[in-house]
Amino acid sequence: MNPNNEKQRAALEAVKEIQNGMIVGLGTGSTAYYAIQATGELVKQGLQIQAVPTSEHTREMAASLQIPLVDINTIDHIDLTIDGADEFTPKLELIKGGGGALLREKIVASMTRRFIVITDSSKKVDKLGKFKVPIEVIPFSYNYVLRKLQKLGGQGIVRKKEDQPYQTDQGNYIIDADFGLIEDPTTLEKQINTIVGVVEHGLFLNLASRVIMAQGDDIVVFEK
Ligand SMILES: O=C[C@H](O)[C@H](O)[C@H](O)COP(=O)(O)O
Repeated sequence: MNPNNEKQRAALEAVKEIQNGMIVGLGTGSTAYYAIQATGELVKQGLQIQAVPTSEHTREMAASLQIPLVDINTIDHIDLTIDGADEFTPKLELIKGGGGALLREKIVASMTRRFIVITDSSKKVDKLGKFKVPIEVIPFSYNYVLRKLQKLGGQGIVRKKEDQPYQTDQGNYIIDADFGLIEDPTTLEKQINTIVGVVEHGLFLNLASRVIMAQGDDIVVFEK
């Protein structure tokens, strides 16, 4: 099956969990796109929610669909978030940030009671690491971070867009770091967190409540 069909099927399954009155986190990327679209349809049909976007791109899409938005600084939790991932394991470990939205995504996921990840079947792995770990860094000192990552065994490169460093919604850079297959994501996460100049990274551990993966005509659910 076409991966886009799988993305849409996973998204349609996930939006069934949205209920009236919820504060809903809206993810970013080509899979989250289908969930935002379906949420917009539900709102059109009368569903009452408030939404928190995880990127400027998602904010624009949600606004164009008349999904009511709420300022994240005026709420103390998010009921449900639906977002994609670049990789996931059956233990619900994720790599995110391929689209550069990892910082706001991780903040939203951290405030969320039920974080649902939606994917096509190409995203499932036994161990994380085939997809390079996106790391958001302060532009001032990216070379220092690159050297520190190298000491941890990670070969990093600054992500580029049209020959210039790609800039996140916060104006930061992204380093895509290749650690090979990651045997111990928890230790790696701690090590990356100690590097000064790292704002956030795309290892999402202990955040997802459920992964909904579409595989052909089937829906496969992974839960803790
Ligand atoms: O920064 C982007 C996000 O983490 C996306 O959720 C992730 O990259 C997956 O994107 P897609 O659904 O387009 O594969």
